Amino acid sequence: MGYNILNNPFKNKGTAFTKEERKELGLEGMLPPYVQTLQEQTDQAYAQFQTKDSDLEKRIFLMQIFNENRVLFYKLFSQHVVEFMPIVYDPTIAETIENYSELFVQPQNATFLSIDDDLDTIKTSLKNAADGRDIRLIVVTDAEGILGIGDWATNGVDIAVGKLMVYTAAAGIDPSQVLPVVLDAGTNNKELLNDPMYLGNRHERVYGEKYHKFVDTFVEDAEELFPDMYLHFEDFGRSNAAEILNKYKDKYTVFNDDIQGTGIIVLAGILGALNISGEDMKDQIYVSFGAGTAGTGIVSRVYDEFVQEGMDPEEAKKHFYLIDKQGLLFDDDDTLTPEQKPFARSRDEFDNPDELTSLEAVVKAVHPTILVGTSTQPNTFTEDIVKEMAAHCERPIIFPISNPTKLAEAKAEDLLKWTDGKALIGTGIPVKDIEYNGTTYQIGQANNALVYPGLGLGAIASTASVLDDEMISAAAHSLGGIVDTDKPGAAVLPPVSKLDQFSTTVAKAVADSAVKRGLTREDIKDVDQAIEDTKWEPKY
Ligand SMILES: NC(=O)c1ccc[n+]([C@@H]2O[C@H](COP(=O)([O-])OP(=O)(O)OC[C@H]3O[C@@H](n4cnc5c(N)ncnc54)[C@H](O)[C@@H]3O)[C@@H](O)[C@H]2O)c1
Ligand SMILES: O=C(O)C[C@H](O)C(=O)O
Ligand SMILES: [Mn+2]
Repeated sequence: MGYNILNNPFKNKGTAFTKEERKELGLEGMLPPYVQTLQEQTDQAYAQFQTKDSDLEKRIFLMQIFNENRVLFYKLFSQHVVEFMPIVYDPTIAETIENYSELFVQPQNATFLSIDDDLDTIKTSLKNAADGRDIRLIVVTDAEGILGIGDWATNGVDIAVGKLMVYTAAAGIDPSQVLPVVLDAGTNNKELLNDPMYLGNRHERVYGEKYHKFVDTFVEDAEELFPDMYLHFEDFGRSNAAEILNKYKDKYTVFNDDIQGTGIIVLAGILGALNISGEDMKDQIYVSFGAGTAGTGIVSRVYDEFVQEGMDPEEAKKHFYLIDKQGLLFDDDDTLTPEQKPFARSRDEFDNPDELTSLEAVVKAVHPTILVGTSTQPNTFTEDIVKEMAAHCERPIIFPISNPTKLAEAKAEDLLKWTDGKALIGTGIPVKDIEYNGTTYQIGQANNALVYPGLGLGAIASTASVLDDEMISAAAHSLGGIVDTDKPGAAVLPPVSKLDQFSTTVAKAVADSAVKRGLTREDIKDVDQAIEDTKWEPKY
């Protein structure tokens, strides 16, 4: 019996089990005699953490603690949020995904579903992994588009595990109520298919009817088993992500992080930038470099903001220029995705439409005030392009947000240098403060991790039956007012050090919106109380 408890990360306290507990649980003689407090365990673990040289080693060490003792892991995480975020999450997580099979030690309570198994095994698998726990939150990925690093199939389970870690650290979601799920539908990644150590299915990725049946069965089974659950989709491929979200968004409480989470954080960053510059939304011209899942998700959110502010919908569309591999997207292109189509431009609008095949040409032609990069193409916001943009607007808003670090369209430091400190910047990964010309610039992190935990907390606490556009818009607006915008070098978004605080702010905005419009399963009388009651704290 004692052995089972020491091996259950939801129950294990390790050296913190008291003498009485050791007796009661059959742990006598199984631990060293001294009984540690949680803080002593935390200090000891942090000291060990500090002896690790590389970020990857640090992450592996933290995962060991996570695997053994969730309370200790989250206590440690909560005391070092700013330091741990880039280790536990993006960018270091990319390295562990690429090397998942080589680094594998244990399955971390995830559910591994395979398209090669009978569909009726899905329910059993979910039940097995949940092991009787009351699951309120699932992060599911099919890993076709992990960050910007491509198709990693089973290895992608790490993104589900990692996103859930951030949910708990940032918003206090009870770690025993979460379930990471990976859907292995094969992979088009040759490197994986040829890797003798690869732990996933060794065949090409399956699309079409069989794939959709697989996803649909998972969704329906998960909803049946866990009816109070909030379902977060992560890093699905461009051809499936929006389709799956649209299928379920009016039926269940579902969320696509890359489409909706990224839309919220970038809109919040733009609102923050406009607060600093004192400019109006209606005067902005927006260029999206990379019009895939995230790019079009953001455009749709920012477009809704124009319309909400009173602009005519057709007029609002004219403020957007989408660029993908082929260049500026035109309406005569039959390869456009359904999400790109509404924003495609007409060739008649330009004297030189056939020349608009590069970012540089488009920036020259349309003079954007906002440039967002979701292209996965590193260093594509060049000095020439950025200077050209800055020549036509006072405070260019530039968000190179492709992840991980090696894929970012530009570095914050260069953007400041090229614009003489004028650029209002958001990055995907954390960036240290930058000294430039006597001013300390703080750089906002435009990563959906700053909003999805609060969004989930708000939806779970309020028992929201769906997550709709009004709740999403409320979340984007709730992040304003936290940064002192009068300070020179102020960031466009609040700092990660306040993550727990503004997760609560986001949660309140979302829960209020759901409760006010009667979109909750239960009758919630007091939103603040419901949020407090939902939050879990790491303690024994
Ligand atoms: N910071 C954040 O919170 C956040 C959130 C989501 C996605 N992202 C990042 O955004 C990037 C894209 O993610 P996604 O989910 O949209 O992927 P995606 O594959 O759906 O979209 C990428 C798009 O870029 C296009 N593209 C490729 N090469 C190009 C080029 N040379 N010029 C112009 N466009 C090009 C692709 O055709 C595709 O449409 C990733 O690096 C991801 O990490 C960041
Ligand atoms: O995972 C991240 O860091 C953000 C985002 O969801 C991405 O896909 O890049
Ligand atoms: Mn993602």
